[in-house]
Amino acid sequence: MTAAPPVESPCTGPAAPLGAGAQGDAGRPWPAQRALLNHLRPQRRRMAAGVILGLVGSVMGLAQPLAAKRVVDDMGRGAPAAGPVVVLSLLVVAGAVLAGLGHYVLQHSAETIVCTARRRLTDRLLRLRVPVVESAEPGDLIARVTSDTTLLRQTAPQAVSAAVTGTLVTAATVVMMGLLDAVLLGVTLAVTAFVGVAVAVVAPRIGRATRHTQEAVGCIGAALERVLGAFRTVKASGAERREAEALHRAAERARRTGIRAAAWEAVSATTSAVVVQVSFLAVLGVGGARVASGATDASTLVAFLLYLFALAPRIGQLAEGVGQLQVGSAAAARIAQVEQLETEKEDQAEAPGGGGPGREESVRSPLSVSFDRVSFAYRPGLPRVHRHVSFAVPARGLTAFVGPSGAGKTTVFSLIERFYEQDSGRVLLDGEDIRQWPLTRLRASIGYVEQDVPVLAGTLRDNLTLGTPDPGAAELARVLRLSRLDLLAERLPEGLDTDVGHRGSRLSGGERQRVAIARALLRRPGLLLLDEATSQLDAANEAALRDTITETARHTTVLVIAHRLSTVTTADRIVVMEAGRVRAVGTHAELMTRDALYRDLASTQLLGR
Ligand SMILES: Nc1ncnc2c1ncn2[C@@H]1O[C@H](COP(=O)(O)OP(=O)(O)OP(=O)(O)O)[C@@H](O)[C@H]1O
Repeated sequence: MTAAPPVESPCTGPAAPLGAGAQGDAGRPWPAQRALLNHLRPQRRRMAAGVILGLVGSVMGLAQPLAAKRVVDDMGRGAPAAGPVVVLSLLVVAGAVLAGLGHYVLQHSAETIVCTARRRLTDRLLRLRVPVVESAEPGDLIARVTSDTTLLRQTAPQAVSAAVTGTLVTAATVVMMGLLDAVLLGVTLAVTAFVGVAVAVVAPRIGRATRHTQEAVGCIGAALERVLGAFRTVKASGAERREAEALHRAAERARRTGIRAAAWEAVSATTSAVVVQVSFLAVLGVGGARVASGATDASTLVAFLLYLFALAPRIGQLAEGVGQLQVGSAAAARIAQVEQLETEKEDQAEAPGGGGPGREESVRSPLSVSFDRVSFAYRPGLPRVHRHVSFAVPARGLTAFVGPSGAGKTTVFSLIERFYEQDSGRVLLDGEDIRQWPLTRLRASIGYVEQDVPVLAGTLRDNLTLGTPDPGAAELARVLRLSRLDLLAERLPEGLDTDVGHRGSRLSGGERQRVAIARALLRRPGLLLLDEATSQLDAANEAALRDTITETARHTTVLVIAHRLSTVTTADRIVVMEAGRVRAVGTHAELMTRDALYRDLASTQLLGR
């Protein structure tokens, strides 16, 4: 087992492993910025088109002061100014249209970048290893897919455009100003150098503050998921206020770090505004003196001042663009952390000789199962949950696992499903090590009803056909009958298309269990795993389902975990587990004579047989 070491979670202390895997880039400089570039690269052509359109619009803006100078000169000479006025008007309109078009093209690429990032992230999330997801905060993962990707849209293409356009236009403006009056340019540059210093100091701080804000947003998601995932329990425990306080704390942290980022952005904006004002006054003073002394003429000063006016927003835009790139980089770094979490490796399962025909094709014929000296701990450093567990179950028949709580029964199923990898020993399915089975084929061949019987939001039909998208009406009707859901389906207002609510909250516990059993039966699996699958059923339904399971066991292999021995006394074999070991295997009658723990379990459950 290769578990990621836990890393200090910003929400709950040492829990979430996010960031643990994000070491891939650690040795190389600017990892966050490179993560951002990875998102932008596929859209580089469209972004370049947007930037060029914006640039052409800006160049037209650049030509406007010259056209204005010409208008002033012509009017001063008493010459007709109609031509220059028309040119000036055209420049104004065309410049605005091209700038608008450039903005649209950039937004288009921004939406594509965000959509691609979201699709990649969701694909990645669904392929994560079970232990990775179980040790992460779901709310934080959701925040990374939703809020961090949104930040990419808000910042990336606009910021790149602002930085590129700002740099080029600033450079061109500076050249034009130099051509008009080198002395005045010297004055301007001396003052505006302060903006560069301010940006260098402020930009990394904006990035840091943004990362902390996004972490806090992730914590809000985690806290919300915790409350909404157990809403009734929170209410029944009267814990609303306590939980609200946790949410408020996370919100407050997001507010504080957001304000810190805003403060640094304000420092940057104020510096550039003050610098622009000061440079304007300095140019006005020095320029006025130069006009008075005849070193330059009034129209040159007017044109220079117009360039300075044009330069002012560019300087601000440049500073803002650099700040926004920091924001985008912080978001990209958080997204990259998810992309570096460990996923299930399908290729591992395709080792030579593995799995027989068809990677995804399920096996419907009954499968034998055996454990051969399996040892396992959930994480390095934790006590072992299985210690040399061995048993063999032939194809077909009903096998029950019993034993005290925590004995390791559910872990048997988790290892068969390869949610976890054993540390040593072998798990064999149909005589073959399950590591040789393609993962999709392995899971497609197994029907698994979990202890917590998860029912997903959506309709009853969605839930039933989750693993069998198109079962056919007759098969669906058969399984509904077998799982005693046919009457429920008739009773519901929209039949199978009735919405069952978040986590099946509109169904009873017993109905949820029957949905989970029906879902597993529909797959016609070669191996059926039922973990406490009938614990919430009433006596009539339980007896009926027990008959169904016994009948199913005639043509497939069925393993059940049962707390109530009364439900499994007729099983073909019973495996007794205790503290991670197999104590005994036999029929009910054999175990009653042979195994003291089994006898104890039987007597406490008043079987007395
Ligand atoms: N995801 C996990 N991470 C760490 N420890 C776990 C995890 N799941 C189970 N354990 C621990 O492993 C041990 C065996 O758990 P398992 O669920 O297999 O027991 P069980 O026999 O099925 O118990 P029960 O009858 O109560 O369901 C328990 O001590 C449990 O606390």
